[in-house]
Amino acid sequence: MSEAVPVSAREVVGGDLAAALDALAAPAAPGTGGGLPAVLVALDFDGTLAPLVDDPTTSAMTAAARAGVDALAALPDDAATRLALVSGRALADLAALARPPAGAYLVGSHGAETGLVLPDGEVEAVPVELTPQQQDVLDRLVAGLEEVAAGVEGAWVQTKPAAAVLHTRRSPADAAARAVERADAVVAGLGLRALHGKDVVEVAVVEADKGSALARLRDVVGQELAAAAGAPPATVRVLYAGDDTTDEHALATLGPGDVGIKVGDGDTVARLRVADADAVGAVLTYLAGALRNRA
Ligand SMILES: O=P(O)(O)OC[C@H]1O[C@H](O[C@H]2O[C@H](CO)[C@@H](O)[C@H](O)[C@H]2O)[C@H](O)[C@@H](O)[C@@H]1O
Repeated sequence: MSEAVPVSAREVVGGDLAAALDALAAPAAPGTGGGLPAVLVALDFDGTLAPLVDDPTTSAMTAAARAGVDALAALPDDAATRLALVSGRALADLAALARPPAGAYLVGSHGAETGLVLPDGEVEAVPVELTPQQQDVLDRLVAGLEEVAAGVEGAWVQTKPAAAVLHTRRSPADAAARAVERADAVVAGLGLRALHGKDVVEVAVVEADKGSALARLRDVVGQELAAAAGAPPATVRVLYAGDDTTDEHALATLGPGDVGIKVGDGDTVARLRVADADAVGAVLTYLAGALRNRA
């Protein structure tokens, strides 16, 4: 492995994980005719780069996660690597809290919003636009969830451009369970679909999930690098890391050349697992070292 990989990253990243990261960064196998495969590093934010906290307005990457993200962002162009943050957060919220590096793709609201961080740090965003009917459904959804939250200790409702979220992290367990049941009834009454995340019931009025978002992102990266190289679209290998049930949609799209990492406990389709945001940071730093040496 590269001399550029810091010792701490080597210590956290061992065995199967190191082998998977080395393979992700490796050139195409001899005789396959391909050039250097592109690598898309797509990362969830809350619970993956930023530890979960009671107040979502205070979320921040750990120092190790930030170092890993910055190491990837500093790779030279010929490392053919792109970084993306793929979050359930509203895009503006994600950009403000994650402070993503220039060149990063942003996916907000589980895919309903997309953006790109420009060299000056501004975000070029494709905002979500609701029809009058969708706005009406969203208004009724927010009202319904507010009514549920009003009767439950610690519960509150977060609104986003195309979704509303019932938060129960601060509620006693039995009250939270009743609130989730009542929220599900509100959602069913409106003909919508709930995503059940960590202490959240999240409901969008547009179709969006991280699996479809990641598939689109893979295509966009392939096209972008092909245009830059004046060559046919490159093969794009993906590393995806996430902690929540909503990340399983993205992990489920991965193929044999990709790397899926579950962060923390819980069922997953991912082959690999790390403990927390600091470990994710070590993975990213290790991977950046491997990618720096492929260019
Ligand atoms: O896709 P993500 O980046 O993981 O965003 C998913 C949701 O994250 C936020 O909620 C979660 O983090 C909060 C802060 O740590 C925590 O209080 C909450 O219990 C978690 O579910 C965010 O508030 C949601 O809007 C996102 O959809």
